[in-house]
Amino acid sequence: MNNPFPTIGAHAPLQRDLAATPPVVRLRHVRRSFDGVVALDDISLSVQPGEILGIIGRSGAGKSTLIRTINGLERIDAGQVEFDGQDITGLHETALQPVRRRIGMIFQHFNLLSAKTVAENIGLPLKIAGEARAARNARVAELLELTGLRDKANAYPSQLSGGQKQRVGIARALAAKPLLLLSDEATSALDPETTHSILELLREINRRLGLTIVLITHEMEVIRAIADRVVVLDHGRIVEEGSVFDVFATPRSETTKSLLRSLRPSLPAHIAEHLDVAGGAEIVLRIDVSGDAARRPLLAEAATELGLLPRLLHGGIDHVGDQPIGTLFVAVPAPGPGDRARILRHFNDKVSGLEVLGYVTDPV
Ligand SMILES: Nc1ncnc2c1ncn2[C@@H]1O[C@H](COP(=O)(O)OP(=O)(O)OP(=O)(O)O)[C@@H](O)[C@H]1O
Repeated sequence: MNNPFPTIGAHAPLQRDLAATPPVVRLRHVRRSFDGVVALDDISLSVQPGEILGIIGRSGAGKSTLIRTINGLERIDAGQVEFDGQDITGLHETALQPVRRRIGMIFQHFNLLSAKTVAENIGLPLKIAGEARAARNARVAELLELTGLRDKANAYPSQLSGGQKQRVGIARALAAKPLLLLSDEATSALDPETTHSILELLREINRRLGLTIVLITHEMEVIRAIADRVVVLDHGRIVEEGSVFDVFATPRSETTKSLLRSLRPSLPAHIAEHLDVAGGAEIVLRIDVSGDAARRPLLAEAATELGLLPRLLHGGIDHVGDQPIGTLFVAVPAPGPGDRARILRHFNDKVSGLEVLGYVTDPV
């Protein structure tokens, strides 16, 4: 099989001494309002070379405004925006042009020109920049290869699937060898399988080329699949930020907890309706585990140390990057009055979250 990631020209990050370089993006105390509606409220953040930063929030949280601020498409009311060490706050359009050429962008609805072929769409930024035809064609050929579109060079956008259109969008965004790729809900219009393949492609591009990526999304699944670090926005403010693993394992803000809810298992309804809060033969627990705790034989240890046999009702271990993280619903026999306290003490020492959901008497 052909190597899908041939040498496609040196991207800027690989030529840089990472330790000596400034962040690719630095925002300091950025504010932006629209007719009294605060879209960005004192936002400070940095994007490090080579990382994938995910920005998540509900509709209206300020994500689009934030990403548009990074490439100077959005004017700000206060604060400072730096790109690759250069203060770009308040630069005129003409001064912003060379900055924007170093920032690629992909969009939810792809923004392709329908009257141009795939190859022409991809080569367009180079044509606009005045690149000679031969160099342009060579670059387009590299990008078609990189994005798996070699056999679609002469197709028109209307002849492509959503995933293929987004591949064209990615190839076009990479044409000018940007330092930074911005992704604005790039997978929101795609089905889960296509989303997965596009995220894989972005991850590969990040790994192989060292390309820095900032993406905005409203889906925690996207963050989990691709990001190294996450910033959670709510009403224009950063309510939480950290490594994806830390934020998933120990979310602090209510916004993050609520955004994570859709990814976390919950007790199936037919079991939940059998729960008795007053008491029963078995105590039903929700146990959250992450990192080392998730690598332990937790239930076997409980059986040995407590002398009681826990039953797994539901849940399991998932992974964020290479780190395990999970939620288990277990029923543990609690025959005597002291057992409940003994069981809780045992698990409390080992897990990151523990909740008593109730009791069951008959096996459910
Ligand atoms: N050009 C504009 N004019 C007026 N209000 C705006 C404008 N752009 C954004 N806003 C307001 O700023 C707030 C943040 O909007 P923004 O589009 O940045 O949020 P978002 O998180 O990207 O939302 P969505 O996920 O729905 O796209 C919202 O209250 C929005 O109505």
